[in-house]
Amino acid sequence: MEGALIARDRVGVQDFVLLDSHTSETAFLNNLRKRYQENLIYTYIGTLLVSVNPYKELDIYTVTQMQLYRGVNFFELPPHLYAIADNAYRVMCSEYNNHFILISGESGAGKTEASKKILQYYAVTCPTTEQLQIVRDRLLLSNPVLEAFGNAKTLRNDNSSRFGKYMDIQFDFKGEPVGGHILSYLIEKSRVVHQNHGERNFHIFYQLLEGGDKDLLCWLGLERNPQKYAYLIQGRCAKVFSINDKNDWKIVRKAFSIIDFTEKDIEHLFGIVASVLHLGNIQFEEDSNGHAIIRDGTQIKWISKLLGVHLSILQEALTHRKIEARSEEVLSPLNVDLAFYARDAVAKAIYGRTFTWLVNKINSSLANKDSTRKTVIGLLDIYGFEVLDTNSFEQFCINYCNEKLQQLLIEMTLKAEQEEYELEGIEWEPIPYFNNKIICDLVEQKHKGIISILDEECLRPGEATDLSFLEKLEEKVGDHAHFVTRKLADQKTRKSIDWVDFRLLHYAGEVTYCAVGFLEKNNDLLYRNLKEVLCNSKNGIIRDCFLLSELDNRRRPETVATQFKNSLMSLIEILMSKEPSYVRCIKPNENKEPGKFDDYLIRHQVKYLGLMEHLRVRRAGFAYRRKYELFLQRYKSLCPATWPHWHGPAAEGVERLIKHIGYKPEEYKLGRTKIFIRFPKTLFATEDAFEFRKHLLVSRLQAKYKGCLGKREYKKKREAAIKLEACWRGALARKEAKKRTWAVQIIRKFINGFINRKKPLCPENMEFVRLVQYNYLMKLRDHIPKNVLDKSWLQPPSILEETSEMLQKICIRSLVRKYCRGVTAERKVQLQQKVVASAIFRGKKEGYLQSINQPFMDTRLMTLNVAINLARLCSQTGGTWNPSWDRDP
Ligand SMILES: Nc1ncnc2c1ncn2[C@@H]1O[C@H](COP(=O)(O)OP(=O)(O)OP(=O)(O)O)[C@@H](O)[C@H]1O
Repeated sequence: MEGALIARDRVGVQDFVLLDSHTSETAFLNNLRKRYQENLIYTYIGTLLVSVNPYKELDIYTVTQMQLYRGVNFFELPPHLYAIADNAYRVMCSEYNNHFILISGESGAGKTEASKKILQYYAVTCPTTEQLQIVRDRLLLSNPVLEAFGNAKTLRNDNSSRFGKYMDIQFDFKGEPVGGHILSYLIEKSRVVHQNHGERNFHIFYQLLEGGDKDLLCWLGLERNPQKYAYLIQGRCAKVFSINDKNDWKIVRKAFSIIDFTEKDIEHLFGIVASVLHLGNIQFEEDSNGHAIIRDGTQIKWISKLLGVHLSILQEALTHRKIEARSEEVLSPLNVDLAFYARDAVAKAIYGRTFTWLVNKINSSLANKDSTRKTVIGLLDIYGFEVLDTNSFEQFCINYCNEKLQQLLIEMTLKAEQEEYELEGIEWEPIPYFNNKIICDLVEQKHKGIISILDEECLRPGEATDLSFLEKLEEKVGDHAHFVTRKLADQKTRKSIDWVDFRLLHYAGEVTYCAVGFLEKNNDLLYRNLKEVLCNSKNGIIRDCFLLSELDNRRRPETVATQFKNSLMSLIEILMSKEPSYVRCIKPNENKEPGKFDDYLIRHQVKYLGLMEHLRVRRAGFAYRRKYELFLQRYKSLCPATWPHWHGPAAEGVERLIKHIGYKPEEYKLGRTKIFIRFPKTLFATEDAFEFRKHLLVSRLQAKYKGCLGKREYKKKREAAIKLEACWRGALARKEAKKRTWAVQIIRKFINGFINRKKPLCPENMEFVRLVQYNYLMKLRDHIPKNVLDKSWLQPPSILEETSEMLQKICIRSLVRKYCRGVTAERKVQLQQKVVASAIFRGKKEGYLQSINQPFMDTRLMTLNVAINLARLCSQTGGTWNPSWDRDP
C-alpha cells in the first residue's frame, strides 16, 4: 500500500480504510471509479480485496507478475489477487493452519475468473515435483469439465456458473500442492428443461453437438444441429459469438483423459447427456381417455438404449404413476401435463445427479492417498446476491446463502479485529454494525423459520399449495421486522407486492419473491416408478446415482431447501475453522463493456456486498496499523534520532519518531508489536513529510552516488595506470636484462677470443678474430695511403700481418699505377731527363738532393741540354757542376 500512497491523487487510495470520509458511499465510489479508469481494478479494504471486472485483458496476470508477488509483504505492492493468494499461502506455510478465500459477487462480476487466476498462481509459484505435476494438471483441468457441465450462457454472463463451488487445495508440509477436493452447491437443474430468452442450456450439450465426431453422434442418435432439440432452443441463441463450443469440446475431452475417466465412464456420461436431449424431444398426446401417450417411439428407443433401461418399462413409467394404496401398488395413468412434468423431472434428476457424480469422480482423481497431515487453502466461488425481475425459489436460496456468508464475514472480521486488539493489549472499542443474524434466523430457524414452514407445507398431507404456504408464512412470521406480504404491508408498499409474493428485507436490500413454484421446487419429486427404472439402469453412472437402497427407504427424502441449509451449515463450519481472506467482485455495467463504470449499478453492489459495512467495521477503530519494524523502516528518515539507523528496540524507535513528528495522543495507540493510527490524515501527513524528506535524501544520495561513481572511476583508472606502468617497467627491465646478458655473453666471447687469438681459427676465437679482422679492415679503409710518396701503413694485429703486407703491396702497386697513369708524356720526358740528370749529378753536384724536387724549366732545359753536354764534357775533363733545380716529386 505504501508504494501508492504517493500516487493517491491520481489513482485514489489503494485501501479504502484510508478514505477520509469512510462512511460516504459517494467517496467510496469516487475512489473506485478513479482507480477503474486507470485500469486499477483492485482495491483493499484492510485485507479484503475489491475487484471490478475490467471486461478486457489486462497485462497483470503474467508469470512475471506472479513472481513479483511471490513471498512479498502484503502491503508492499499494489493490491492484487496474487497478493491475497500469496498471503494465504505464506501464512499457511509458516503457521501450518488452514485458509479459505471467499470470492463473491453477482453473476458476471468475475468470481470464476478470479478463482481460476488464484489456482493458476498456485500452480506456477508453489514448489512441486514431477510426480505432483499430474495433481496440478488435474486441479487446473477440473475447471473446464465443471464449467462444461455446470456453466451456461445467461443474459448477464456468457459463462455463468450455475452452481456454487468450494474447492480445497491440499498442501503438504513442504508447501507443495498434493491434492484437492471440491464441494458443489445447488446446481440450477431447472435450466436443463427451461431457459429464458437469450440464455442457453449447460455448455456441454452444445459442445457435444458441435465438437463430437460423426461416429459418436451417430452412436448417440444425435444430429449436429442444436435446433433439433427442444431443450436447447428455448432461449433462441444456440450459437453465441463469444463461445467456441468446438474448441471447448476438445479441452473437455483432453481433461477427461487427464482426470482419469475411463472410456466406459465417458461413454456412459455422453449417453446421459444425449438421453436428456432425447427426453426433451418426447411429445405426449392425449388418448381418448384423456391419458398421456407417446406416439413417436424414436426418442424413447434411444433413451432405452443409452440408459440401458427396458423400453416398455420406461414408456410406462413416463406415462403412469405408481400409487400405493394400503399395501397394494396401483398404476395410475398421467394426463399430458403430468407426463410432461414427469419427463422434465427425470431430465433434471439425471442431469443433477450426474453432475454430483462428476464432482465425486473429479474428487477421487484429486484425492491424495497418503495420510500425512495436510493444510488446505479453500476457494469459495459462490453466487452473489441476486435480485431479478421475478425472484423465485433459487434466488431465495442464493440470497439466504449470501446472508450466511455476510454474517460469517462480519463475525470473522470483528473477531479478527477484537483478537488483534487483545493481542496488542489495546482496549477493545465496541464497533456498531448491522448484525444480519436476525434475517438468517428468519430463514433458517427450526420450526419458526421460512424453510421449516416451507418443508411443513411440502410434507403435510392434504392439498398444500404455494398460496397456502404464503398464508402460513403470514401466520407464523408475519410480525417479523424483515418480512412483508401484500396483506401485511402498509398502503404505500402494498402496490409493489403481488398477492403471490413475499418480501424479505435482506441486509443488502429488499427482495420480493414470487411464491409460485416454491413447493414443487422444494419437493423436487421424482415419481417412484421412474426412480425404479433408473435404479435398474445398465448405465454405470445412472446406477451409481440412483441406488436401490433409496427405494427401500420409506422416509421422505430431505427437501431441497433443507438439503441446501444443511450443506450451508457444514460449509460455514468448514469456513469457521479456517483463516479467511475475501475477494468481493463487482460488475461495472450490464453490457459487458470495458471501461464503463455504471454508478447506479455499482452503488447497488457496494451495498449488497456489504462493503460499506465492512469498511465501517475496519475503520471503527484504527485506519492503519503496522508492525513497529515496518513503520520505522519506512519513516525513520523523519527523525534525526532514528536516521539512518536506530539501534534500540523498534517500539522505542517508533515512539521517538512520532514524538519528533508531533503525533497527538488521540491520533495513535501503541500496541505490543504494532502502531495503530486512528485517522488517515495523520498517516497522509506523515507520508507527505516523508515524500518531502525523500526528495532531499534522494538529491543527497544522488550526489553521494555520483561522488562514489567518480571515485570508483578514478580508482579504476589509477589502478589501471599503475598496472600499465608496472607492466611497462617490467618489459623495460626484461629488455635491459636481456641486453646485459647478451653483452656479458659478447664480452665473455670477446675475452675468450682474445685469450685464444693466437690459436688457429677455432670456435673459441672465431668471432673475436673476425671482429679484429673486420675492425682492422674498417680502420685500414680510413687510413689507406693517399699517394705513392706516403709510406705510412696501419700496424696490423699479428693474425693479419701477412694479409696486411699483401694489402700494402696491392695498395702501393695501385697507387703507383695510378700515378704512372697520371704522368703526361711531357712529364715523362722530363722525368726521364731527370733520371739521366740524376745519373749524372747524384753525388757529384752540391745541392743535388734539394734539386730533386725541382721541376725542370724550359729555359733550364736548354741549359740542361747544354749542361748535359757540359757535364759529359766535364766528366770527360773531371770538372764540377752545381745548377739549382726546380722541385719535382
Ligand atoms: N480479471 C478479469 N480480466 C478480464 N476479464 C474478466 C476478468 N474477470 C472477469 N472477466 C470477464 O467477465 C466474464 C465473467 O466473469 P466470470 O465468469 O468470472 O463471472 P462470475 O462472477 O463467475 O459469474 P457467474 O456468477 O455468473 O458465474 C468473463 O467471462 C470474462 O470475460
